[in-house]
Amino acid sequence: RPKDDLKQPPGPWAWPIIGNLHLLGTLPHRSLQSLAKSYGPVLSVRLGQVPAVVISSPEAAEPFLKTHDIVFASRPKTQASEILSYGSKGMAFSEYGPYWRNMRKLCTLQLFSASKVDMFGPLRREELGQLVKSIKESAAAREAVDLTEKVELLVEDTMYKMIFGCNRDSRFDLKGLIHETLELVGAFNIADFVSFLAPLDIQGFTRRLRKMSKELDEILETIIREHEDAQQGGQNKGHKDFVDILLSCMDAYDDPHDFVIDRTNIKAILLDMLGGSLDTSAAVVLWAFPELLRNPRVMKKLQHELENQVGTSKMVEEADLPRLSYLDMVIKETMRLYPVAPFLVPRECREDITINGYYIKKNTRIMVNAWSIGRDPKIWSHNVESFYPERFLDSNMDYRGHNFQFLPFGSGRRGCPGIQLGLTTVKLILAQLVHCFNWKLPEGMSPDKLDMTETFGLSMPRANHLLTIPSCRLPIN
Ligand code: HEM
Repeated sequence: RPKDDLKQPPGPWAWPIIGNLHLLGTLPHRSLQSLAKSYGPVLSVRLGQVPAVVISSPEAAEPFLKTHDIVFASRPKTQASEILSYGSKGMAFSEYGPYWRNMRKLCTLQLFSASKVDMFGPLRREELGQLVKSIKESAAAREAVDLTEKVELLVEDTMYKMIFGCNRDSRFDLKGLIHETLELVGAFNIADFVSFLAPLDIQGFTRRLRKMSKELDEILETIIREHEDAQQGGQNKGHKDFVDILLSCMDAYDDPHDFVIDRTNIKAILLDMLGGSLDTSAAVVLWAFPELLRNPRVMKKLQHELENQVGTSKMVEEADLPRLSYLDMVIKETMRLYPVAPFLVPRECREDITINGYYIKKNTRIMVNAWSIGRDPKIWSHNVESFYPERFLDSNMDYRGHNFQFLPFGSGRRGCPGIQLGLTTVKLILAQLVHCFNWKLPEGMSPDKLDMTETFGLSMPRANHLLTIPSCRLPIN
């Protein structure tokens, strides 16, 4: 049969140039959830000239993420990844092939191994200690804390030290730049979908991407140069940060017939690390927190677990985390309702394939609507909108995407390699804040009126800052 006669997944009628782009709105995960209700869990849409399939159920996701994972293990080339990642020279946005495989192997071994995550434990502890100290001062003064600001800065400081080996540099606003980067990488950029409109830069994205890329490149160049100077000067910092590790890989992987890593690769990988670690971990804590304020029962139960398992005479440590099973359920429930990446990171189909009777063309973009799967009453029962961590009690659902109803870190070959680092960071921060302090909302604000709106990008942070008043719980210094 000619390919055009083969059955495509159902979807709305598409306009000639824009296709269905106009249907996405400002919160595409919600718009595409509504469309999937009419057309089904394997939905065809046309984004300008680019065919896309949106997956909205666990049964529909399994063949894409497991059975045929290798066919969908590529990423689409986009203007953002080309401009920001020096022509897709990092890992997160590069196409599937030997280059990505080598890069992923290198990063998994050198940056994400359990021993590397453990190596930076004392650093996380120190940074969190500083935060607790500053919140204690606010508690003594009975003043409200901007928790969004505090948690974002804490994550930035910790990751900054781990990646660059030094204190956050007041010369640069890296957090602001990464925030904007994720917004643009996640945005639907007309230039990616209607190629002849690209030169017009209607949304102004190309201009913003070039400006950001230049600023980020200058920062990374400065930091790498400072590391090279320190190495040449024979300075010994005690332990290696990510830049040192990657610079040493430059010599180790210098085989022209095999896999070479150069300065541009290092910069692109560092950007992946910053993009992967800053907004993601902070967003989970900042979605969990207001849910705890809105659900005092859950807050109390979590504090109770911490009292029982950790006691009141010491702070929570990373070694305590495996025993904190209710904390684990609270984090899972947060990630179900507020997946950090509502569409994961987009995939691209590498060859023509037929799945469950539907023909999917090579280069089709695949978007898994993890947000919609997390809010489907058929999967999670009628109380799907309630924050109810106990739903994970006695379930075998893990974080690695083996169960396709819960995909916080994606799944398969392209699943998140930073999962252990991300989870340790998120659990430690939330546990510490809840263990050390009681929290209430400022005068006149009631928990059920808390603003829970989201913004859309590659990650999905809260739209507004969270202000809360702490009071000390523990009799420790
Ligand atoms: C709570 C924290 C985090 C969450 C929720 C998260 C979530 C995700 C998701 C959903 C994906 C896409 C997976 C897919 O396509 O199947 C991803 C990919 C990725 N993440 Fe994370 N992530 C987190 C933390 C981190 C950290 C700390 C790093 C690095 C320091 C990181 C680095 C990456 C990279 C490099 C990729 C791309 C992998 C590839 O394309 O091969 N992530 N992450």
